[in-house]
Amino acid sequence: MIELRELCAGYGGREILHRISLTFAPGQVYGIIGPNGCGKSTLLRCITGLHPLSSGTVLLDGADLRGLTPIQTARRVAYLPQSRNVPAISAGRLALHGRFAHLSYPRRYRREDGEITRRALEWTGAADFASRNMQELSGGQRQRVYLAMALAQDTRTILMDEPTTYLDIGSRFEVMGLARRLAGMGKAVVLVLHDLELVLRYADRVVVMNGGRVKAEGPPDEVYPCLRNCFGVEVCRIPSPEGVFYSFSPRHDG
Ligand SMILES: Nc1ncnc2c1ncn2[C@@H]1O[C@H](COP(=O)(O)OP(=O)(O)OP(=O)(O)O)[C@@H](O)[C@H]1O
Repeated sequence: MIELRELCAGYGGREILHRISLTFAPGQVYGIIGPNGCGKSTLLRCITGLHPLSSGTVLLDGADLRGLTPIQTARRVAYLPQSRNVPAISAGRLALHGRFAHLSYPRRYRREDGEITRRALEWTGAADFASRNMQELSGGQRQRVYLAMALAQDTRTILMDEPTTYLDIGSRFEVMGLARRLAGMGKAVVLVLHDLELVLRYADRVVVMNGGRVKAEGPPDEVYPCLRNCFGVEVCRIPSPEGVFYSFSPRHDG
């Protein structure tokens, strides 16, 4: 569970995030959307303690982020950043790194860390290529390994910054399906995404940001009207027997 209260942050004295108050509750998938540069990645970095707040509060499972060490933070929240260097190690070894926050001195991996990681790799469908080098894997395969690493970290909240970028449509659906299953396990899953159709289809709740502020927060059905102004596009809601779909087109008055 994550609670943000009046969070403000910026760069070099320029405020980028303005009084953000949000809750990310267990068992839910949250999609954070908003135009380029509106502050989505900065927000995730603030939540994980990688970027300082200028004011406000972040509570991770009830504990104030300011009083937590990086290891204590990593036991509460897993974070998959937007750009990742692909290390020249095996997929299994990378996923094992998710256990790092749970090691006590002298920080050697124990049998149970291997076991937890193995289960995480199986769960994300990455076990078959666990022995292969990360640099040899496709984007979709790598994403499964990163998800396994996040799962092995065994946190109540998982934050992912654009996890579907560069993935083909089938792999996108698979990653979103995995996010839904993580929520089904009782985790809070927070995704920053540019693919609005995917967000509206898979997220339980959508956070719409613009200019460093939260413009709307709620179920897709409630927030979709505000996307017109936020992104300058027409939004069409299409009910069907398979569920509700949304399609986007250029503004009629544009
Ligand atoms: N290291 C930095 N130093 C100064 N300004 C920065 C830095 N990183 C980001 N910014 C600025 O902060 C604002 C928010 O950036 P951020 O990356 O959080 O936005 P975003 O919504 O994630 O964007 P995108 O959708 O393009 O990934 C932008 O104006 C950006 O130029």
